[in-house]
Amino acid sequence: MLFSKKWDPRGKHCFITGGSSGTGLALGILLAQRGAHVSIVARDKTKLDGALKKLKSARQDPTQVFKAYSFSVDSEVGSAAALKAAAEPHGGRCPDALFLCAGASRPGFFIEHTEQTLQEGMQVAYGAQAYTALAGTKEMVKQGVKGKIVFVSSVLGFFSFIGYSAYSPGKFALRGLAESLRSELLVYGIDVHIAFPATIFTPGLEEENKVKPEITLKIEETDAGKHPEEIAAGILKGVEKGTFHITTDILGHIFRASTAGASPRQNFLGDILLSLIGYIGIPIWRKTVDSQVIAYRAQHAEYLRSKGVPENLS
Ligand SMILES: NC(=O)C1=CN([C@@H]2O[C@H](COP(=O)(O)OP(=O)(O)OC[C@H]3O[C@@H](n4cnc5c(N)ncnc54)[C@H](OP(=O)(O)O)[C@@H]3O)[C@@H](O)[C@H]2O)C=CC1
Ligand SMILES: CCCCCCCCCCCCCCCC(=O)[C@@H](N)CO
Repeated sequence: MLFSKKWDPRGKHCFITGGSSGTGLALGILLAQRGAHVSIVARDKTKLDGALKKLKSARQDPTQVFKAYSFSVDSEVGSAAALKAAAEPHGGRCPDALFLCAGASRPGFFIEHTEQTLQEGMQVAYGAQAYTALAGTKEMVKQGVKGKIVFVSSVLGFFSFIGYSAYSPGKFALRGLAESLRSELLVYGIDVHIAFPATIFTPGLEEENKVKPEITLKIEETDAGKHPEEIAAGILKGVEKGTFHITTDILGHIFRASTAGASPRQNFLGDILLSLIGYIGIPIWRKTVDSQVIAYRAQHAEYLRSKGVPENLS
């Protein structure tokens, strides 16, 4: 490990779902600056066009290929079609690295969810990355490409709290998938990584904040947040070094070390220190949050009355 060579994106084909906005776009620009060929995938064509211009202005070398594709990746069929389209300008060869950034969060209270909105939450948090990993792995194995698969979970894939019942389960599920694949894809020499960022200032965050319960926003106040460029740099650094659980801020580092389970650790002594901080700090934090939630009961009762809930629950 000590002398192993770092992964270098130069000349590699990087395929980024959710590459038209936020973290995915920042990763695309960074990879373009690092000399990679970049294919971005998302649904909205206008946003894709704008993003493609940004990739092109980050060009380092005239041979770099930048492309944008409109597909929904929340099915295996959609993901396979996106991968096939992206492979075409590269002689049909599947991408070397899949950065799975597609995802979204619609926070809200559990009793206001329906079976359908819970399924949609799973689909966008888990399905939109799992099915691309599935289609991508099949293609890599078929073609004998020893590629990389990078999932983007969230610190909410390590822990959760009020408001995230439709989102956290999918982000936890990604952790389970990544852990299973890290082991299984060793058979093919395919590397698996998963990132757990905390708050990122992106268009997606602005959207979710429009429907985020006040109490959820209040609990999140302790997290200062980061810009997508910083998160993208953290993710790429982790991928270059071969890190499995990539965390990009102190909150992530603490929860990573505290919940490592069977996943590979990074820095033996550093992780012991981080676990110790978590062992003491996390229960204190949780008690504070529990008190906040209990203190919020009266306001919540008022909120429910104003909405005609629980009488009018669908
Ligand atoms: N922002 C935050 O605070 C945090 C975000 N995350 C995670 O990071 C990832 C990126 O989020 P963020 O940086 O905020 O980016 P944005 O929310 O700004 O962008 C999301 C991107 O995903 C695309 N996308 C969503 N659904 C699909 C789909 N079904 N098929 C194809 N593309 C899709 C969107 O394009 P379009 O809608 O046009 O398809 C867009 O390009 C997400 O997985 C998110 O859950 C994790 C922690 C914190
Ligand atoms: C010693 C232990 C201290 C613990 C402090 C905990 C602070 C809580 C901050 C909550 C951050 C939530 C980020 C959500 C990111 C996300 O995924 C959403 N934006 C959805 O996209």
